[in-house]
Parts: sequence; structure tokens; C-alpha cells
Amino acid sequence: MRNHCPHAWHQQQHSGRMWAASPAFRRRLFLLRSLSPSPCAALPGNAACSSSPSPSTSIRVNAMSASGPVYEADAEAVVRRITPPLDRARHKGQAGKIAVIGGCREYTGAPYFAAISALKVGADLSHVFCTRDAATVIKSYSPELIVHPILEESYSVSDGEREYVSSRILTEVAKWMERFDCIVVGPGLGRDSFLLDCVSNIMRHARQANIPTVVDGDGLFLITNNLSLVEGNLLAILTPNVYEYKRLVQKVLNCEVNEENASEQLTALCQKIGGITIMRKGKADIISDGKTVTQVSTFGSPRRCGGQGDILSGSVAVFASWARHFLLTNEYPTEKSVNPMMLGCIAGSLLLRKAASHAFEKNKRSTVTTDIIEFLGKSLEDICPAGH
Ligand SMILES: NC(=O)C1=CN([C@@H]2O[C@H](COP(=O)(O)OP(=O)(O)OC[C@H]3O[C@@H](n4cnc5c(N)ncnc54)[C@H](OP(=O)(O)O)[C@@H]3O)[C@@H](O)[C@H]2O)[C@@H](O)CC1
Ligand SMILES: Nc1ncnc2c1ncn2[C@@H]1O[C@H](COP(=O)(O)OP(=O)(O)OP(=O)(O)O)[C@@H](O)[C@H]1O
Ligand SMILES: [Mg+2]
Repeated sequence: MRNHCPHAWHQQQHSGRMWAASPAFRRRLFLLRSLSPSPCAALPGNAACSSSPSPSTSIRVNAMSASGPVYEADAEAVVRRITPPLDRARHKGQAGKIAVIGGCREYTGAPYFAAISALKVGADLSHVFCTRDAATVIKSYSPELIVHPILEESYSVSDGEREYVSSRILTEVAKWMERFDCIVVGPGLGRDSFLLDCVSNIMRHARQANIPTVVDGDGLFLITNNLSLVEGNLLAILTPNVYEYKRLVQKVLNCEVNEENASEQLTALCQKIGGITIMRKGKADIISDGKTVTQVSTFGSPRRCGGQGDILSGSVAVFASWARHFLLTNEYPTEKSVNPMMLGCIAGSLLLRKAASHAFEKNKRSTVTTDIIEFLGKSLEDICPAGH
């Protein structure tokens, strides 16, 4: 099991490849150092963006011991702070490389939504590792995605071939793993037992390589039945919906979901799984890492069309990578105590909600996931203009 030190994410290996310390970035660090208001309220507004930093734009994170209402995160300030400036000196890949592990015979939409959302938020490259059946379909949705048809379901592999196929799959993914800034495991993965065994190996490999991992959809089904895959991994984020959360609570805490003490229960769940970060999706997205708890409840849309969670997982992957890089390269001690996985969740949640709101305004009842993806760019631009 991993180091449980609260600052362990800063002790992880870091290649420094994603975000070079450009002059603009150094300038921003200087401003950040001089403006950071208080130990528990890190990350004021982004100096690279339009609004001016002030103590009121700090992230508010409720202390674990406190009961009562959960504080609303200042999610706009988080987005401004962690979104990297568009620096002309940077090359392809430095704004992030994301991989989605998912896509099978039944589901091709979910991995597409997650992977394209990562690109629309601002990652440079987005990969999908899926089954052969799903690959051509996903490629045909978008030429932007790099699609690897390498996963196999039980029906396509005989008993005698399994060991060989499993190790071939791991070798294929491992070739790429070190290049990724974050992986998303689960959108449209399905629940085939052989496929899930192979994905377990991929998750173990990602963990060894210190690659942040967002677990969603069928990835949550997998880890709920095999908690050791994420236990104590400070670079893991779970994004359960209402059913997925219920299953997790039943399995880990051996009780039912308690709405009266929602934040305490979420905190306990995170602690029980070794301090991982969990974003419980719902009317408000409640986010905890077992030490702090916060929420994002900006109104999005009354439409509950399938696929919004997939947009969220792809977006969280990008923001978590950006936040991790931002904090790793930031020497201000106050900010080192902030968990970048929490910041990634806060930023992803806000962006999805803003995009859903724009899409609903335009499309009303006919709003679907593709309409929401269309507004990711505008939503980020409204908060953090790209400049010229
Ligand atoms: N356009 C697309 O491609 C989209 C694809 N999507 C993808 O769909 C996948 C499942 O995600 P979801 O959100 O439907 O699962 P969830 O809410 O836990 O379950 C609801 C109910 O269904 C059942 N059940 C689910 N999966 C099952 C399975 N494989 N086999 C059998 N039962 C299954 C489940 O039953 P239970 O597990 O409780 O017994 C519960 O009652 C996931 O990969 C997601 O990414 C979505 O992202 C939307 C857009
Ligand atoms: N009742 C609600 N009111 C407002 N927003 C909600 C509500 N439920 C979910 N959301 C928003 O929708 C996003 C996706 O959550 P949802 O519960 O639909 O995920 P999901 O079921 O995993 O989605 P998917 O269909 O992609 O699998 C959440 O981030 C949240 O912002
Ligand atoms: Mg989902």
C-alpha cells in the first residue's frame, strides 16, 4: 500500500513534461505567492485571467470534524487558478495527454464523450483503449481521437488463450502509460469478467507509474468488488452516480446511504478506502478526500440525459492533471497542502454544469450530451479567457 502522508502527491515522481516553467507561469506563481490569503483558503483568482484575485475568491473547504452544511467551493476561482495559460512557447502534449479505458460492444458513446470532452476542455491528445468491436465505431465519431482496439471480451478469447491475451493487452497499454497525465477507467467498459481482469492489471500498472486515475461507470463496478485496486491511492478519483454510490457505501461501510449526514458519510467512505478522492454526483456534487469536504451546486440543467457523467470524467481528468502540475511546480507551502484531485473535481463539476446550462437554454427538452459538449469551450472561456 502507498504512503499515506497528506502531501504524498507532491512526493510522486513528476516528469515535468506537461507544463514547462514559462515566464508567464513564473509571473503567475509570484502573484500567487504574494496574494495567497490564509492557510486553509488557498488558491485565489488566477492572475492570468480577467478577474482580480481577492480573499473572497479562495477555495472554501470544510474541516472534516465540522458538522452542518457543506461549504460551496469557489469553483470559478479554482478553474481560473489551475487552467494553464496558452503559451506560444509550448509544444503539443504539454497541456495534457489523457487516456480513456472503455468502450465495448454495447457502449461506444460513453468513452467517446469522455475522450472528446478532455480535448474540448483543453488537453492536447486524447486516447481511447477499447475492444475491437467498439474501435471502428468510436473512430468514426471523431478523427480527433487516437483509438486503440486492444481490449478483448470473453466471447472472443478461448480459455487456453487467456493468459497470453491478457499479458499482450497489458504490454500494449504499458507502452503508452508513462506518457499519460491522467487515465479515465470505466466509461462504457461493460462488465465482462475477462475484460475487467485485464483492466485490473492496467489499473495496477497505472498506479505503479503514478498516473492519476479517474474511475467512473463500470470501473466503479470493478473496484467496488476489488477495493485493493484503489485503496490508499492518493491519485485516484471515484465519480459515482446515485446507484454507484449506493453500491460503494453498502460494500465499504456496510450500511445504507444516509442523506442526513451526507458529508460525514462521504468523508468516512474516503477514509475507509485510504484517503482517495470521491465526488458523489447529484443535485450538488459533493467532493471529499477524507480530510476535507466541499460541494459544487451551481445550477446546470434539469435534463438528465445519459452521458453527462462521461463528460464530467473526461473534464475532471484534464483539470486534475492541470491542478497537479500547478501545485507540483508551486513552491508556496500553503498551496502544497491542497489536494489537486479535489481541485480537479471542483473544476470539472463547475464546467459541466455551466455547459449544461447553456445547452439547455438553447435546446430545452431536446438537450442531449453532444449539445452540452458543444458548450464546454464557451463555458471555460467565460471564466478564463484564452486571450490572443
Ligand atoms: N451513450 C452511452 O454509451 C452511455 C453509456 N453509459 C455507460 O453505461 C454503463 C452503465 O452505466 P449506468 O450509468 O447505466 O449504470 P448504473 O447507473 O450503475 O446502472 C443502472 C442500472 O443498470 C444496471 N446495469 C448497468 N450496467 C450494467 C451491465 N453492464 N450489466 C448489467 N446491468 C447493468 C444496474 O444494475 P445493478 O448493477 O445495480 O445490478 C442498474 O440497475 C457504463 O459503462 C456507462 O459508462 C452511460 O455513461 C450513459 C451513456
Ligand atoms: N438531480 C440533479 N440536479 C442537477 N444536476 C445533477 C443532478 N444529478 C446529476 N447532476 C449533474 O449531472 C452530472 C452527471 O451526473 P449523473 O448522476 O447523471 O452521472 P451518471 O449517471 O454517471 O451519468 P452517465 O449517464 O454519463 O453515466 C453531475 O456532475 C451533476 O452535475
Ligand atoms: Mg456514469
